[in-house]
Amino acid sequence: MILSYSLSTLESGFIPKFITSIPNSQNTKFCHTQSFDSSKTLNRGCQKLVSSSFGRRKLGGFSHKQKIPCIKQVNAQNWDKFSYRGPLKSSNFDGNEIGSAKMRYCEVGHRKRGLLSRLKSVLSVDNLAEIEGERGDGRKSNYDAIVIGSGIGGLVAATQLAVKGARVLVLEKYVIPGGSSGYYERDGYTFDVGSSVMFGFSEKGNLNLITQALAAVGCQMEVIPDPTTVHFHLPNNLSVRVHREYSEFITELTSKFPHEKEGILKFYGECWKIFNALNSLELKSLEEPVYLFGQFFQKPLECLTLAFYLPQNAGDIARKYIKDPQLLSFIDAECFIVSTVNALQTPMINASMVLCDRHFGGINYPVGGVGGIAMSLAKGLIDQGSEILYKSNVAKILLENGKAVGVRLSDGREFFAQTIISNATRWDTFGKLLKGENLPKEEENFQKVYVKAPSFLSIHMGVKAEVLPLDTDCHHFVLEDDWTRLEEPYGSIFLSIPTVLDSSLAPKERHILHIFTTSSIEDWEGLPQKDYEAKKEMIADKIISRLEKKLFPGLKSSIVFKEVGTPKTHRRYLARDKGTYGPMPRGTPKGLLGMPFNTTGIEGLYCVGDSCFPGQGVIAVAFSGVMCAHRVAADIGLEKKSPVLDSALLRLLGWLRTLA
Ligand SMILES: NC(=O)c1ccc[n+]([C@@H]2O[C@H](COP(=O)([O-])OP(=O)(O)OC[C@H]3O[C@@H](n4cnc5c(N)ncnc54)[C@H](O)[C@@H]3O)[C@@H](O)[C@H]2O)c1
Ligand SMILES: CC(C)=CCC/C(C)=C/C=C/C(C)=C/C=C/C(C)=C/C=C/C=C(C)/C=C/C=C(C)/C=C/C=C(\C)CCC=C(C)C
Repeated sequence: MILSYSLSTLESGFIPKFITSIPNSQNTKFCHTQSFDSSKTLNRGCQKLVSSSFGRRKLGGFSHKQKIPCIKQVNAQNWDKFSYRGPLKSSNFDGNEIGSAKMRYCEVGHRKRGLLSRLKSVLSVDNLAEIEGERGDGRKSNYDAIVIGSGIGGLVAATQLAVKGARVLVLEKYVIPGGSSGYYERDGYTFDVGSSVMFGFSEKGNLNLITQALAAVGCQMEVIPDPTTVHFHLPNNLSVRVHREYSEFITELTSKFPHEKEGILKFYGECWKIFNALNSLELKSLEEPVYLFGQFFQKPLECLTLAFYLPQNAGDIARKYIKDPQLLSFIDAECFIVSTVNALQTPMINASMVLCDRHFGGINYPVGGVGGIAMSLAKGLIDQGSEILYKSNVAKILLENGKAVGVRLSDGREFFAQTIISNATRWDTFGKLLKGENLPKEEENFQKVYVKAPSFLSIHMGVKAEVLPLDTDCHHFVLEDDWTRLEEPYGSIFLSIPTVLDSSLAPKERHILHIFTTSSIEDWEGLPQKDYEAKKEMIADKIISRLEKKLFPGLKSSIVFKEVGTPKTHRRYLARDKGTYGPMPRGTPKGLLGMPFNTTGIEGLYCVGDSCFPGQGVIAVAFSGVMCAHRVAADIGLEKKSPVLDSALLRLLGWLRTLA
């Protein structure tokens, strides 16, 4: 700690005064093996300097009253090297106290508040654990960031921050990480809680955010390429396979709609234009002006392309080129899968991202199941010296003078940090965790533009393998007779059979069928337990009968395991208000314009996950995590920041959102 003050001081030109004020040996500035008491002379020297150079501002989240950690073997020689303005290397320090893997983020630069974090990242894990600060009021404030929830959004934000040198605490209500990308095991089956369709999980380009998030913490997962993203079974017996190869998909679609070949090529071609622009950028926080203007400078055409499409929706663009109502309905179904709304309400940037990534990097399934992604990220987080606590239900975000400073759990424990990041939905964050506080204007606007999408009824089944034809695809979307039922509850059926790709997920000669369909919580509330159970059985039976009729004759008699979840189950296990799948536009949105980023109307509080830009989807929340970590890192001094440009950009973005 003292070291971090000293570093800041060194950079501020206070070196001689500070060094002489330290009652220590000439050669070794700090060689304490005991914690220092804040009342000691040494600390008073620090206080003086801190006050004189930065007023009473806290540095790195610690006030001047904190305990001094023991930092061994930082001697005069390597101490001097701290003032060296260049990358810190382990060779700048004496051997055994120094971590090595995190070096690349350790730049001694002009930012003062991040020095502690950068320093921590070059110290050994033991030392890191010893760095224990106290806030001015005596409460512990150990962390640079607390993340509420370990969905993919929260985990990506946490791990990205950790590798930048921040000390992060993730608090998860459930017993394992992942949220809707978690898993559970029953009777020898490993079930994905939610979707098994993984975008952004390839080796190619800049948009493989899942691969990149894992790699950042030294993890890599073996994946199995999925040859077909989805097999559509639609009204009028329209059957379309979305092949991994773009040309095969286009050949198949144009064979069904030969008169619309030109329109098809133009619509999907426009998607590629956007995808290529996205794929050319380095993806970081669009709320951070130094980065944003830098990207505009480096890739003006691509950024202008994205700015042009930002307020547009896929349905409008499809209608420019396509007239056939059935083909337009097909595009609706393509969009519905990823946004739970039709194409006219789906932002063009989001549509382009998924309609192209499936062919560019392809859909890849992680060996062992989707749950492995979150487990790996959680492990990576701990490897970086940060922490995750399970069974830790955050009941309240604590504010002090309007700033978020900590959280209180339902069991009464309290934790404090410089910044709080909520991976709960915005409805839960502002409606529950900040209950009683005035809803910030920004959130009011968000709730005007977006409503909670319905939840899901999900059926996890184990079936005898022989019921599936040998060439069965992994993912199916079924809407048999009537296009108008696309968005209705229980209208469309999603079906994933991950064992087609990874047979290790089920016992021998068994397959997993994960079936889900939209359903609202209102349908399930207020029922006596017996009626609730009976209703689950009845609705599940109808859905399974439809699949039996359309896809797999004999399905019912092949079932060996079945578990049905309702929106209440989603609410309970994922802590999502009404079990919602995520936000969806109340009316016709202006593309992505109205979607808030990560900062909130409350200082020190950030949101991450699907109620942030760019919305629902694992890859989307991963991007939101990357953006959030960048913005938070800038605010705590781990990344470049320009306060003047910051406030101008944040005001501009706030104003743009009011136009949505
Ligand atoms: N249903 C599906 O089919 C499915 C499947 C996989 C992924 N997804 C996608 O994942 C997205 C959501 O990802 P995400 O990262 O935004 O969130 P998430 O809902 O997946 O995870 C949020 C996590 O926060 C935890 N949490 C919430 N409130 C908490 C509290 N007060 N205290 C402690 N922990 C708390 C939850 O337990 C959960 O683990 C969805 O938009 C969806 O697109 C959906
Ligand atoms: C700021 C301003 C104003 C301006 C500027 C301009 C610019 C530069 C811009 C930029 C932008 C950007 C970068 C953007 C980005 C974006 C992104 C990345 C996006 C993404 C998205 C994604 C998505 C949406 C996804 C989704 C997905 C999903 C949801 C999925 C799902 C799935 C499922 C459900 C499954 C199905 C199944 C079956 C079929 C079975």
